[in-house]
Amino acid sequence: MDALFTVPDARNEPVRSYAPGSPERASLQTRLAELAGEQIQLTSTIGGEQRMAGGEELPVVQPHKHAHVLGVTANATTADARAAVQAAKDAAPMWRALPYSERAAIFLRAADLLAGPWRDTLNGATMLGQSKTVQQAEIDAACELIDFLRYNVAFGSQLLADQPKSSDGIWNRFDHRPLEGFVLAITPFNFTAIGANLPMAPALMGNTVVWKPSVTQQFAAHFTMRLFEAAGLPPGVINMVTGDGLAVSEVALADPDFAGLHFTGSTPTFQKLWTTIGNNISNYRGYPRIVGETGGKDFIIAHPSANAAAVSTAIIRGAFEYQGQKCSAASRSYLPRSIWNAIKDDLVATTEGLTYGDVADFSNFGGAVIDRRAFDKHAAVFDRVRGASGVDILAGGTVDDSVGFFVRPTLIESTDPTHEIFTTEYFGPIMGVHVFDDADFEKVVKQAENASPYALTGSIFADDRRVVDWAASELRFSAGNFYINDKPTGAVVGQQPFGGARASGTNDKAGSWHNLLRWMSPRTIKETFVPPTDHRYPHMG
Ligand SMILES: NC(=O)c1ccc[n+]([C@@H]2O[C@H](COP(=O)([O-])OP(=O)(O)OC[C@H]3O[C@@H](n4cnc5c(N)ncnc54)[C@H](O)[C@@H]3O)[C@@H](O)[C@H]2O)c1
Ligand SMILES: N[C@@H](CCC=O)C(=O)O
Repeated sequence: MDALFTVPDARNEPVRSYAPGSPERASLQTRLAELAGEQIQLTSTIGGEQRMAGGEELPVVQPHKHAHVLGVTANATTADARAAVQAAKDAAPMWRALPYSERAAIFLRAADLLAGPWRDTLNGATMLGQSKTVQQAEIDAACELIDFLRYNVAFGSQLLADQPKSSDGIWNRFDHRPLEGFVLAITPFNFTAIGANLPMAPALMGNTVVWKPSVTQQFAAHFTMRLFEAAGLPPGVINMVTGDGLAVSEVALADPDFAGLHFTGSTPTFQKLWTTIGNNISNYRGYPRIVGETGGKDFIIAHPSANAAAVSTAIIRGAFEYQGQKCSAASRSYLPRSIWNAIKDDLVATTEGLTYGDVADFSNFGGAVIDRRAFDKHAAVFDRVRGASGVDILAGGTVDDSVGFFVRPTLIESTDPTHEIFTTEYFGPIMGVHVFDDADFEKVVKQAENASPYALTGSIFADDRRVVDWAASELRFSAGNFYINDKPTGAVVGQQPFGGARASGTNDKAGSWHNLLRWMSPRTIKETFVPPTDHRYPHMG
């Protein structure tokens, strides 16, 4: 076909309520029972072929019911990793030759399949495998992923339309090439949408990919791969390898054709991978693109002019939804004494009343933390801070792993704003609270500005407009996503492009054109219609 196609306008997928008696609730409950009722093999997919990786077998369990094994996966060996890299290289000429409109059609089709017949499967797998409530699964595995698919297609199309100027007698063009080589996508446990977006964004722009999901997200990742196949993704374009990733990074980052890393996860892992890439730099054909979105220590700061009830609700939702396991989750709050006096009793009581349990019971507010490692880390935090001077556990502070990896939503107050509860990312339902005299607002904002190494998300609550203006300016580099009178979580694709700087990442804004740009390597073409035939210039006489 020969035409300049326009792609459909992107729109955000409406969030379904799953209210009692709704048809979507009944349908999801049926699928949840089916998914929980079978144990499946969580294979790698290399060159379109599903096969168990050759390394150690790993059970994938329900975090809120850890005796329940959903499936078994395995660590990829170096042989598996080499096969995945080779499959990506083999598929590259076919994939990059396919017009953008054809590649886009596959991902638009995936969006519509997910909005329709695949919705229950991805939502259900995310609930069971990652311990998300129905609300948290719906905004992630259905809506955010559908939005990534549709908005990336629209943004990619805008980028391709960008062409240079041409003066008389010549025609200048951009050939928006993919990178020369393959992209390695390494994804975290906490968002099914991020798991899918990281391989999909480079693939849309014509790259082929090796994708290494997190073991604890492998259940939903397995179905994501099936969704891409159902939408018509050719074999070898995205090659999913399972397990801890050690062999994958060892092989892929040493390969001369390694062209880019698309990573989301913790800061230490990203820094380790970046160091390996640096050490290998002279072995590569080109300079690999490195995109990484990493940790956070996200803040809520209130001014005495703030609406106290709004601050309290933002703390509950921002810190305790999905058990605090969003990179954007609020984990430190700075509250003037006047606001604190107004909200303290209710905030503590509400926190104590939040129900964490089996996510298949739709009445629960939350589930469990992701695994034993996270559970032990949180238990150790409580052991460390309990009884420390100037530190008070106001709510929660307890754990229970008898059935699932449960950590109670916790409020910890400290008089010392340099205490580890204000600087360290725990990635769980723990909120540090620092209460200050109303008159010290500016001093506290200046301290909070760089109290932690991260700069991902943060909120200011104030009704005084001069304060909003001052704080937004003072905190300009403390958060890549900054909120005024709202919680710092829940960024929506196309509306609040997401990412942070400092130790929080390269700030390439997932789901926006900024990110897609990193997976392109434009070639400039100049064509002269009537080339000169005499080398002499007029000044030569
Ligand atoms: N900024 C963002 O947009 C964003 C979004 C989601 C999560 N996060 C961050 O992610 C972290 C939580 O996710 P996590 O616990 O899955 O992170 P993690 O760093 O433990 O793991 C991330 C991925 O890296 C893999 N990995 C680890 N070491 C590896 C190695 N040597 N070689 C290859 N792969 C390796 C893991 O298996 C996993 O797939 C938090 O720090 C959170 O803030 C950030
Ligand atoms: N869209 C998400 C980003 C999550 C990162 O883990 C949010 O803003 O809550």
